[in-house]
Amino acid sequence: MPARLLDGVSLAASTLETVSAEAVDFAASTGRKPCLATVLVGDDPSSHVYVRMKVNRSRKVGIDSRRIDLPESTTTGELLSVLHDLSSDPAVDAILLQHPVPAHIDERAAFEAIDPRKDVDGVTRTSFAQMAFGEPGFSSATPGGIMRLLDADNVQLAGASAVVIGRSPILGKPVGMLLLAADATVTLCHSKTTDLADEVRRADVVIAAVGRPEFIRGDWIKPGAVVIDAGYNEGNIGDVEFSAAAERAGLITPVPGGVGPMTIAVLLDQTVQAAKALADVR
Ligand SMILES: Nc1nc(=O)c2c([nH]1)NC[C@@H]1CN(c3ccc(C(=O)N[C@@H](CCC(=O)O)C(=O)O)cc3)C=[N+]21
Repeated sequence: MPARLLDGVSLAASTLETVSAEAVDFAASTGRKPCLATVLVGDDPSSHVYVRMKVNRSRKVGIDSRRIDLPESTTTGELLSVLHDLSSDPAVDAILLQHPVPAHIDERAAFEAIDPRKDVDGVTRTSFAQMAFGEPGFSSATPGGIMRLLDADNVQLAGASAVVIGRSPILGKPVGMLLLAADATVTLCHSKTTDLADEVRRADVVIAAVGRPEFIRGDWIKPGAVVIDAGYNEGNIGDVEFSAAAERAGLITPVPGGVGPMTIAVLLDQTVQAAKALADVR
């Protein structure tokens, strides 16, 4: 396997050490811990697993969580009301609405009900525009994690051809904006793309964000390319055909142990930053 591995576990661990120290400082100066509210609608088992991981990791680094689980039958209006209440609750610093919500709910309206100052998962229009314009603000968690992984290995993005496969509101679209802000030449591919293999063959940096196990074939990868697998599928299978891709890539993220741990690290880092900004603590 010629490719080197991009290790998300160790980068997440070092990120979380800093986050934990900052959470301790915050508690010392305010008398309370930063607080992340998680909102989950419906009973998708893997969504429950992800939320539990976020809550457990929060506790480990000294962040309180408030977990709100709502039934599948929740209406858009009811969800908006929960999110408005959390947005105005001074005891809550940060809000995560787990994606996807059931199809009958207007997810965009729900994301917009989050106060941008508490949008630590980077899902509001405000955060999206900040990512697009390269302004400071909260990144979407997985895209932010991907950018930190690339940065930690000094991957050159300026002028690189970056191909993103997938255009979801929490992953493909925002990571496209972050890559553009970093001066990559960005191609966003999706279900209507006519020749995906051909797009991927040109890519110096491949971001797989489809949600289909091993959808990206190893022999599409340009020799030496950087391959980021942001797929989370049943049984921890990535979106990339890993062993074949690793034969050709220069750098590749494993699944598990790549993007996933960094997603949570960014979420909790941004939670502490939100708490500090709201409390005006430096
Ligand atoms: N609003 C919103 N924001 C999200 O960030 C979000 C979401 N909705 N919906 C679902 C996806 C999924 N997601 C993961 C986070 C961590 C791992 C993770 O840490 N995975 C471990 C494996 C964990 C295991 O062992 O099962 C790894 O890749 O090493 C995976 C998936 C965040 N998501």
